[in-house]
Amino acid sequence: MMGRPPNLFCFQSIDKDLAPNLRKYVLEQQNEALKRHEVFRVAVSGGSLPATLATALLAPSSGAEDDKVEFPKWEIFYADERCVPLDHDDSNHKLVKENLLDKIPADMGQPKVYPIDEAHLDDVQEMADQYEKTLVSIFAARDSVKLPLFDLILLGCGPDGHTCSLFPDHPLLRESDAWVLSISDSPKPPPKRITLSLPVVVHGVKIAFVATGGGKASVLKKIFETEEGSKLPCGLVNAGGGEKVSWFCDAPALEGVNFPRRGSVI
Ligand SMILES: O=C(O)[C@H](O)[C@@H](O)[C@H](O)[C@H](O)COP(=O)(O)O
Repeated sequence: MMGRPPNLFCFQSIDKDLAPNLRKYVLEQQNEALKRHEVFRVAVSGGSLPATLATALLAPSSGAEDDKVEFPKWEIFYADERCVPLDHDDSNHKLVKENLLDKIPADMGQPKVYPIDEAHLDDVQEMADQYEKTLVSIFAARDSVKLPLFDLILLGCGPDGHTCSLFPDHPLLRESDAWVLSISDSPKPPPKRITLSLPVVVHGVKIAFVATGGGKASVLKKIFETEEGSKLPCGLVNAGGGEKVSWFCDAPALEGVNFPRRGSVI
C-alpha cells in the first residue's frame, strides 16, 4: 500500500457509537468544505449506507457550533445508481429520499440533489454521459478540471469486495478517462447501472466506507490482509486513497480482521 494506510474504525453498535462517530466525521468534512467553497459536495451509494447515514444526520444536534447539519449548503450526487425510474424500489435515489430527505425536519432546509435523468432509462451509456455532463457543468463551471473533486464520497462494500458499481475483475476498473461509467452486466441486480469511475472516487477529498454486519467479515479480512484483496475494488480505493480513506465498521464486520484500528472520531 502506497503512502499512509486507511483509517479503520471499529464500533460496537451502529446506533450507539458508529452513527455518532460518522456524524462527527461527516460534519468535520462539511465544515471544512464550507470554509473552502461555501458548498458541501457529497456522493452517496445505495445499499445499507443511506439508512446508517440518516441515523447519523437526523440525530438531534448537541447545539455546538460544529454540530450543525447545514443541509441547504449540501449538494448530493450518486456514487452509483441503478437505471430504473426514480420511484422504483431498486432506485438508490428512492432509498436516499425515503431514509433521509423525506425525514429532514422542515426548519433544517433541504440539500440540492442530483438524481439521474429518467429520460435516458433505455440507454445506459447515454445515462452515464448525461450524468457526467451534469458533473462537468458543476465542477468545471469556472476552471477546467480533469476530475470532479467531491468533498466526501460515501461508499458501501459488497461481500465480493465491490464498491459503487465497480465489480471485481470488471474491465470498468481500468477506465481512466470517463468520470461516469455505464455497466449493463452488473453481477448484483439490477444489471444496468451507472457509476463513478475509480479515478474519480480516489480523487475525493475524503472517502468513507460504511460496512457493517458479520456478512462482511471474510471480504474485509481479504481486503485488509491479502494481496488478492488489495486488487478488489475496495482494496483499489484503499491503495489509491490511502489516509484519505476511513472505514466505519461494526465489530461483527471486523471479526478476525488483523489490521490496526484507530480510536473513535469523537
Ligand atoms: O447500488 C448499490 O448496489 C450500491 O451502491 C453498492 O455498491 C452497495 O453500496 C454495496 O453493495 C454494499 O451494500 P450493503 O451496504 O447493502 O452491503
